[in-house]
Amino acid sequence: MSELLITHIGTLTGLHPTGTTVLRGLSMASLPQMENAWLLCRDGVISAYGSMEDLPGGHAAFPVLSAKGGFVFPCWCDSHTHLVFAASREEEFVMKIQGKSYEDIAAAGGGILNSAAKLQDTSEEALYESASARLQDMIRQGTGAVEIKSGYGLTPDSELKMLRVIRRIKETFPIPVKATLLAAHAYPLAFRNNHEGYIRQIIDEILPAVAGEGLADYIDAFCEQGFFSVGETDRILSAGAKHGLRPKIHVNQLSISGGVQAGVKHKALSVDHLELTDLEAINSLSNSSTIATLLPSCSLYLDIPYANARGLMQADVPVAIATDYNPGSTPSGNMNLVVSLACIKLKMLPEEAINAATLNGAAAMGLSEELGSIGVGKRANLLITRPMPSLAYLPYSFGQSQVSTVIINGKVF
Ligand SMILES: N=CN[C@@H](CCC(=O)O)C(=O)O
Ligand SMILES: [Zn+2]
Repeated sequence: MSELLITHIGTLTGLHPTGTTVLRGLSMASLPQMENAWLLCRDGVISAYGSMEDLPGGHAAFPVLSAKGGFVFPCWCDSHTHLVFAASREEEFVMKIQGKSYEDIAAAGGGILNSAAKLQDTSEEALYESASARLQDMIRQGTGAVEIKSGYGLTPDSELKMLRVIRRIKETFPIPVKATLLAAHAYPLAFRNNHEGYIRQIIDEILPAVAGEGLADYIDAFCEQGFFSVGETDRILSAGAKHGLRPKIHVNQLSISGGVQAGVKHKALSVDHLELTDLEAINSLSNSSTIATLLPSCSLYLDIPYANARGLMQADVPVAIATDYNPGSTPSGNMNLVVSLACIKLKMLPEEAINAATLNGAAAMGLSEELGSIGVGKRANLLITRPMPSLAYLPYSFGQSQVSTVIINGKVF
């Protein structure tokens, strides 16, 4: 039996009532806390917690870690990343500084196709090594569950290669990992003038092979002008459903398309980006169980609009936030920065941003029964901060990490 008793917790945060698996709209402002607390981890889960004034007798028998007055949060749940990639793209960073837009760079053969060309020639081993290093960094920054997409393969072999790397990450890392098939990320050069051919390849070859090996949990498409139309996205999501894959899709990043409504029609677990948040999209989400996943560090890096988080929350939509870690639009996997940006740029309250990054992030990966809040029986993936004067200090101190210790499955990571 493995045990760890965390004592002297200044504030234990995220004590949502048992059975709370997602927070909608304005209820996201509620983040129940307990001052001056202890918490016991046993065999990887939270087995008890309480006030330091009532620390049970016999506690000296457990290995003890003092939180030294810091806050304890459930780990960040990062529900949207592309962290398997072959090479960085800082040359595009410089092009952006010189005035080129994301679309200009993509049209010039950069962007996703650039990453796909590099990934073709990179071995599974090398991809695993570089993605592992990124994920190690993310966990040290407080991330305790992650979703990872394919989408830099764009051929049957390379999409499968990426998903096998993600499977190996699932098998070797101690945190929950979800895999998403994003073959519909861009039209590969070979199909530049034959979109129908690539859609058929996704539906007839890639999807059955991926499903046959059980390599994906979800299906995604980049529903965007110049990428996949709403009609094409609709076909891909229908085909995914035949293989039991629920959608999590990229929509309304660069243009308004009606893709959110298509996602809702297909009962998407989440629709992600929404930098352009139109009223029709908000209305369709407010009557659905689909989560709106917002990616403010993508807006920061590309210098594009920020999603209308307040409008979504006022319409009772559940909002999650995630990094979108990828080499082109968001070369950062730091959820602490995302939480700060959610406050600074999405105008979310600290409580709303933290719920969006924990319980609702877990929900956007189908993991909120085991992660995203503090409760007996939940997985003991926790982060401990330095002593902070208040909860708001965490997002306020942007660009600096307050995370002092990360606990994964009840053990110090
Ligand atoms: N928008 C589409 N996909 C990624 C960017 C991919 C890339 O530029 O490599 C995103 O979520 O931002
Ligand atoms: Zn993305």
